[in-house]
Amino acid sequence: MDLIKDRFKAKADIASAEIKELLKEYGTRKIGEVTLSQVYQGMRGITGLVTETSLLDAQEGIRFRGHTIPELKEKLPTAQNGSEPLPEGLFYLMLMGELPTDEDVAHVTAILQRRSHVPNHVFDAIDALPITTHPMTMYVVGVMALQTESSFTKRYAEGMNKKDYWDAAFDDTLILIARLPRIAAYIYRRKYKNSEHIHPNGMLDWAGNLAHMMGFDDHSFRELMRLYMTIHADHEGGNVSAHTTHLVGSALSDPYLAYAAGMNGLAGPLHGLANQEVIKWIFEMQEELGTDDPTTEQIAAYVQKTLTSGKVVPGYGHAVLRKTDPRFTAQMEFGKKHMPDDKLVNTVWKIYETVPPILQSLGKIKNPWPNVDAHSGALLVHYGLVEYEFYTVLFAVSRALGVLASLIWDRALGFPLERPKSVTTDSVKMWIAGQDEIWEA
Ligand SMILES: CC(=O)SCCNC(=O)CCNC(=O)[C@H](O)C(C)(C)COP(=O)(O)OP(=O)(O)OC[C@H]1O[C@@H](n2cnc3c(N)ncnc32)[C@H](O)[C@@H]1OP(=O)(O)O
Ligand SMILES: O=C([O-])CC(=O)C(=O)O
Repeated sequence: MDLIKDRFKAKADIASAEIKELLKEYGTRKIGEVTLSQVYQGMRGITGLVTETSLLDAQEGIRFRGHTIPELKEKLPTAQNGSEPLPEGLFYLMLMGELPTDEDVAHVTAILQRRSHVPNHVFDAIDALPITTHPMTMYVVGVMALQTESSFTKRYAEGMNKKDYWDAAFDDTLILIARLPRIAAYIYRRKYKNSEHIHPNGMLDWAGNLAHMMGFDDHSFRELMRLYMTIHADHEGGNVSAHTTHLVGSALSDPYLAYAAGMNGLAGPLHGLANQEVIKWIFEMQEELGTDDPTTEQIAAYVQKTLTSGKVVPGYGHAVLRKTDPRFTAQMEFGKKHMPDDKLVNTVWKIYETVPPILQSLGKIKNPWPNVDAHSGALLVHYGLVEYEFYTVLFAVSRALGVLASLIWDRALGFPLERPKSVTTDSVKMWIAGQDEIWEA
């Protein structure tokens, strides 16, 4: 671990000095204007955060340290007999800013293996919840129970120097990421498999082990988990889960507290929970139509019905993206390779043909194209993972890689408490009337 930590520290020192210079020279340069509408409409289009791990292009989709998803599929190391990228490699890339070698990835896998033991009180906390509890609630409770292990919190209480915040955040992050697959798999087996738990396999990679502990030892399911954990990991800094983790971390809440907060945001249906909503919506459509192979005409009618009842079409639209999500495309490619004749997967593709023109015709939706959540559930169902309430937990395990790599950078770069200004509508009225001093307070 010291090897990767030392390398990180050297990079962070350089980045820190660069930012200081940058701000000295250009700190007063304006980067945009904010309209009143933006303030009322979820701050869309306002640049207000620095997140080093990835950057979203509205047309091209996500780039992790400059690399697109198709590039990652070519450049990141894979498992020995596999072809999908290993998420440990993406974590290394996001953290260090450079592509890992096979050796670097093996090193990260070994670090995570060594730290993967979950203390019993975490399982006890999960077991104390009724079995009907949503898996995301169980997951966040598990993460919160694990917070007892935070070295950031312990060291802060002992008077840790500011200069060491990054070091404690680094230690917490590696332990947390190492243990999340076990917590997720425990929840899955508790809720859906009669608490028949499966021990980790010390020979497997991080995502392969998650698949194994959940009870899926099929080679191509492990490959799916590697791809899934890679593509869901990060989506720059403004999305609800990343922003929340960053915000809560800015109060020097430790990585456990900050990540748990972020995952409560991921559990919302307009964000990560959309993956469960998509498959639920398709199952309900199949039931109503009495077929598991609906025509595009039948799908179009069902979409209209969804819109007429004042609901969103889950898996479609995006706050920033304006084209088909490359994470959707990566999953479509996986489907074409591994299950081209699967009826549900084919239905997802038919929905892709049908929905965008309908949403476009409404005239108000800025992006009629599918996002990542439109596809993921159908691939999981193919392998027998039909319990869709669990899907967002998988998303959460993956998202830890991005939001926690970012949190280490936040502490290494000494980012301050986040605290934007808010206003009341009365104060807006006063500002319109020309009495705007109140905003300069
Ligand atoms: C991992 C992720 O988080 S990806 C996103 C996952 N979420 C979903 O798939 C849920 C469905 N999609 C949506 O609700 C939205 O597209 C969001 C939340 C993702 C983005 O929201 P916004 O940035 O506000 O989108 P946009 O500016 O295009 O919205 C304009 C209008 O179109 C509506 N709209 C947007 N997407 C959809 C949709 N899929 N179905 C129906 N209506 C939609 C909005 O609700 C809004 O309606 P309103 O003016 O009556 O309030
Ligand atoms: O970027 C967003 O707002 C939502 C999203 O797709 C993600 O977080 O993966």
